[in-house]
Amino acid sequence: MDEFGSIRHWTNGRQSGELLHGQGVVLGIGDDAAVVEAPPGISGALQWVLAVDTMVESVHFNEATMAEADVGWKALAANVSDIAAMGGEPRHALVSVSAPGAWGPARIRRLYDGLYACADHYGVAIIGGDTTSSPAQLVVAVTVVGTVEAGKAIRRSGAQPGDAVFVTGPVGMAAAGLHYLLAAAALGGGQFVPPADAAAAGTAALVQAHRRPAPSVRAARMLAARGTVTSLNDISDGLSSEAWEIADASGVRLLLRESQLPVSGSMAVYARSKGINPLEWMLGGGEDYVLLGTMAASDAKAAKAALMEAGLPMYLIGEVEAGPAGVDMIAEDRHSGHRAEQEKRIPIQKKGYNHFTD
Ligand SMILES: Nc1ncnc2c1ncn2[C@@H]1O[C@H](COP(=O)(O)OP(=O)(O)O)[C@@H](O)[C@H]1O
Ligand SMILES: Cc1ncc(C[n+]2csc(CCOP(=O)(O)OP(=O)(O)O)c2C)c(N)n1
Ligand SMILES: [Mg+2]
Ligand SMILES: [Mg+2]
Ligand SMILES: [Mg+2]
Repeated sequence: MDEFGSIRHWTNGRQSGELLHGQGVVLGIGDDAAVVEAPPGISGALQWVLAVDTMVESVHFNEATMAEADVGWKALAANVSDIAAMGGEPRHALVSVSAPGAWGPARIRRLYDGLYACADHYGVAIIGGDTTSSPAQLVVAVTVVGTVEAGKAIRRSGAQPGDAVFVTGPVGMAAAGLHYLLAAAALGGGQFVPPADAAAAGTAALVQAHRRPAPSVRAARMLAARGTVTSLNDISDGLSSEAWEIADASGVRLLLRESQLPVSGSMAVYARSKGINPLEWMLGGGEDYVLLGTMAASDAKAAKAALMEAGLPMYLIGEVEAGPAGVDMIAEDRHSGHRAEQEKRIPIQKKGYNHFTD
């Protein structure tokens, strides 16, 4: 059973709707974050948005790929990204750390340097957590608490035929950064040894994308306020996997245009230098922590202009069509330089990071 099948197997339909309703649950398991009614004393105009994400040494990072502070930054950023993916505002965080002997106080303190840097950047208050020992590897789990205007959380399930498909940043850079860091570590016998050649120049941005993702909170808040966004998902497992999640949840087909996908020049140059098709990382690499969404086509250009005005990127990358649920891509016509007379439509598999494989 794969990761998503396992979650369904453990949880599907195991609590009564009555209990969930009684506890104010608006949206439970199955989206980027849960949504819960705020007690009337807090503010009837808001709902809580709650999510947890975990980072495990050797699975999400190792000594060669991330410094301690990077682990702290990314552990919180991954959570902040899930709140953004609901259109919410991140506010509080609880941090659970399970540390083996190799992670002494000085290293954990540096992890917290990164956590606090990310927390300060996004205006999140770290309000508690938990600490245990661990037999071998570091585990850090962050729970984030945010808010959203009542009834306005943006789910994965609202995409409508005719909507425009967008992303809020380039994809594939984090995967390229990971490839570069692992390759450099292989050269250095486990330690990161920066190659001294010219090709290394363009890789700084890739390494930064892998180590210090910058979730699209401002973009999400601006987009959510327009009231025209119909679905939203953050890209942790890969563009194709997240597009499938929207397609499945909404019962629609997402049509992506290869020529419109935001390619980072340094990512494409690095990929080709390794004989890898950049599209592989763009569709299946993951850890981009930008947003993929759909919105009313009539507002898409104005939304893009408004974000651009605020210095925030937004790329219109395709359209939503009526089902059956799935994802297609119109392949770029590299030879003629302009649109081929017969567009080449390729079905895109749900290929991304999966913690358990079948
Ligand atoms: N062990 C678990 N128990 C209960 N719910 C879970 C568990 N693992 C994941 N979920 C829920 O399943 C959904 C999908 O999780 P995940 O794929 O990790 O989301 P994301 O990629 O947005 O972080 C989310 O709603 C999450 O809260
Ligand atoms: C050492 C190392 N190997 C592999 C990866 C790649 N990787 C690990 S987890 C992951 C996907 C994102 O993490 P996940 O726990 O699935 O986050 P979520 O979907 O819950 O937000 C990827 C691409 C990595 N970051 N570091
Ligand atoms: Mg998510
Ligand atoms: Mg998760
Ligand atoms: Mg995942």
